[in-house]
Amino acid sequence: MKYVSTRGAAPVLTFEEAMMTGLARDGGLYVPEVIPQMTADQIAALAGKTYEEAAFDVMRPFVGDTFSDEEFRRLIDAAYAGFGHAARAPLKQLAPNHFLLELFHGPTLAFKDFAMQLIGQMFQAALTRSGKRITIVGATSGDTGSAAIEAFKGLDNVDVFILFPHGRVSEVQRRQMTTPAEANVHALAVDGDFDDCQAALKDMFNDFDFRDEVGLAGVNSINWGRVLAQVVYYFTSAVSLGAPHRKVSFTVPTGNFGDIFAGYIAKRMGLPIDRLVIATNQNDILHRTMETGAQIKEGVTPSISPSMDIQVSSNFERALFEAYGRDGAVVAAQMDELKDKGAFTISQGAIDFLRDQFDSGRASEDETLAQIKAEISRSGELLCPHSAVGVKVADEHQGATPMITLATAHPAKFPDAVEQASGIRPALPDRMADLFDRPERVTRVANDLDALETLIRERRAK
Ligand SMILES: Cc1ncc(COP(=O)(O)O)c(C=O)c1O
Ligand SMILES: N[C@@H](CCOP(=O)(O)O)C(=O)O
Repeated sequence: MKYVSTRGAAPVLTFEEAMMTGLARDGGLYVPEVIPQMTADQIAALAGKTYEEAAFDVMRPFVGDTFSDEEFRRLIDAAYAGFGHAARAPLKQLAPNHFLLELFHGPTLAFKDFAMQLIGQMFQAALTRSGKRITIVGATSGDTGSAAIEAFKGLDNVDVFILFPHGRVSEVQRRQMTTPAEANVHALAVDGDFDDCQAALKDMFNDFDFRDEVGLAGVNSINWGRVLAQVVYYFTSAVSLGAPHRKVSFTVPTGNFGDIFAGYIAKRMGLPIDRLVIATNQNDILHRTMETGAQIKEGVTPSISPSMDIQVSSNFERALFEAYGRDGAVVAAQMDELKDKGAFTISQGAIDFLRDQFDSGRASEDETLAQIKAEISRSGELLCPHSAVGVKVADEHQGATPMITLATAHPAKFPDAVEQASGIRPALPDRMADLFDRPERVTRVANDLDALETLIRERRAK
């Protein structure tokens, strides 16, 4: 299995190389050269398997010879052993034909744990073999950061630097990132928004001297391994509702487009998905793009679903690559336009392709609050604001096909918004009960590439 860049001008890599490389050297994102297929019989055979067994079957064709079957099974088992639910990703029913896929039973209470726990295992295996030391830099709007810290804290061949937008994550999210005591964890509060953090990260990857000097590695969804691990729960949830004999649809609260792109991959692999619905909050650039065919960047407005406060949606590039028939030069030109002018127009053929694959909708702040409240009466479920955005948009797209909405975070990560909406203040699990008593360790930094690179050079262990 080989991986190619969405901008068409970087070396073709193996799974292990793509995973350890992060951003391609031409600025693009790695994708599989060929998307493996699963037959209807192979999909049907997932029924009754554990999450771990299904994960092995779905992901195995993507990893090539990076891991033996035995090693890959062991890494998957270790990744999900710490989850707080036997099913890992349980389904609940909200309404007769509408289901909620709970993705928040991992150690940091958000869907990021599904991929990050596995990446942590895969990185450790690869680093043990190579004897290398790396510097992971991650950009977060709140959830990727704590998931990465949880997966890599305390490892002696890794430093983890997390850039988060100062004052724009929930207090629980911030404390999850600033309270770990391990010396290899560095939380950096950047004076800017998430887009600034992600742009700085990509600039670091494009600064080859810095990249090579510190052994830069990425665990954002820039990394193909992140997207791959998220493909699995589309299969397990669809099969539990009758796939491949019955089609299902998914609605996905979306920001950086990684999670819904995983759904697109599942569909391309052969899973009978009817509709994939993009759900955005008031930072609705993706919904506007789907409606108008032009992607026009505006400022980010802070919302009660802060993890989706994103305007430059990294993985949309992977979707564009598909929409343009895998023409890397066209994708590179459009991404340059976005960077230089803050906007680009998608060709008619490409937007037709995207509209064929994806529907979209948005939820305002008031609609999100109202959905949290209404859901308690309808099904008794307490939703986090991101999941509420998803459920609201899903209800608007409900057809005859069963709809699965991804519940991407635990409500206790956003207690203020949930309490404002419902009057209920969700409690953190017991193992995190002292989160507000733990001392914080964080460095405030300017949104300045030189300053960030200098700090990382100085702080990382040599
Ligand atoms: C809770 C939550 N929901 C939804 C999203 C959006 O996911 P994606 O960026 O993969 O579109 C994020 C951030 O990624 C998140 O943390
Ligand atoms: N919402 C994310 C933003 C980063 O997304 P990623 O999937 O590319 O890591 C977050 O919570 O940090």
